[in-house]
Amino acid sequence: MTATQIDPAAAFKQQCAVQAASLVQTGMAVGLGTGSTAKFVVAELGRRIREEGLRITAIPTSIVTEKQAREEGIPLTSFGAQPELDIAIDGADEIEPKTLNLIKGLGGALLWEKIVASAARQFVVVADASKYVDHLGMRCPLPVEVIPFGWENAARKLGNLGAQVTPRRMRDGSFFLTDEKNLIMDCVFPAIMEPEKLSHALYNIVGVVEHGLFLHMATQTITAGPDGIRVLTPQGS
Ligand SMILES: O=C(CO)[C@H](O)[C@H](O)COP(=O)(O)O
Repeated sequence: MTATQIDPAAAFKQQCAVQAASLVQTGMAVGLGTGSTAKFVVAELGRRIREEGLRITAIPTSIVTEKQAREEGIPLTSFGAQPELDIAIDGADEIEPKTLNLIKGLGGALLWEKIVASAARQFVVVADASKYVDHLGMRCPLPVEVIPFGWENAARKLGNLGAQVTPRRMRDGSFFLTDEKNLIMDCVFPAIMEPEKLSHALYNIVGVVEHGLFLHMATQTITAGPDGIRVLTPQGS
């Protein structure tokens, strides 16, 4: 079975990933995203290192991506050595096309992803075109990362904000743990019409470490779909 049969959007993911990876130049410090689209970016950067002599250093957004980067021969660095990144390239679960506000974190890597994106001068988002939404929260839950201690209390307070809250679990029923050994609460909100207000309310809940609203962070989105590749920057930028 080919990759495209397993994931019908795989070809689109690869197209936008290759275009985004072409923005990376020798000497850059690069944030490497997590997920099936970001995986194509990491593979393409590996190819460019091997075949074109590209020289970069990188910080991965998850243990999974770190493993792939090592396999691809991408030299890794740390925030100690490289507090600011030139570019970060990552996927998204939802994209609001006017603002380029995002929901991220269905892969559970949102905390490291947000740290890496916030350290980057350019944050480029790659996705297949199915990720566009009129407003956030339409096609997926909002992941919220909480520390395990007292998670039930944090979950209750998330519910008080209007969310239907489901702790994320593995197939065997155990809790899904992030790379920081935290839990993810998948929060379904009726509609997220005021994302900034919701973001503040989430940060005000004790025990919430981070949430998957990436607001005013993306400097560019590159999407691919049946109509081709589409590059967007935030409206008014
Ligand atoms: O935020 C993420 C992981 O935490 C991913 O970037 C997001 O889930 C998109 O993944 P994919 O490219 O597989 O659709």
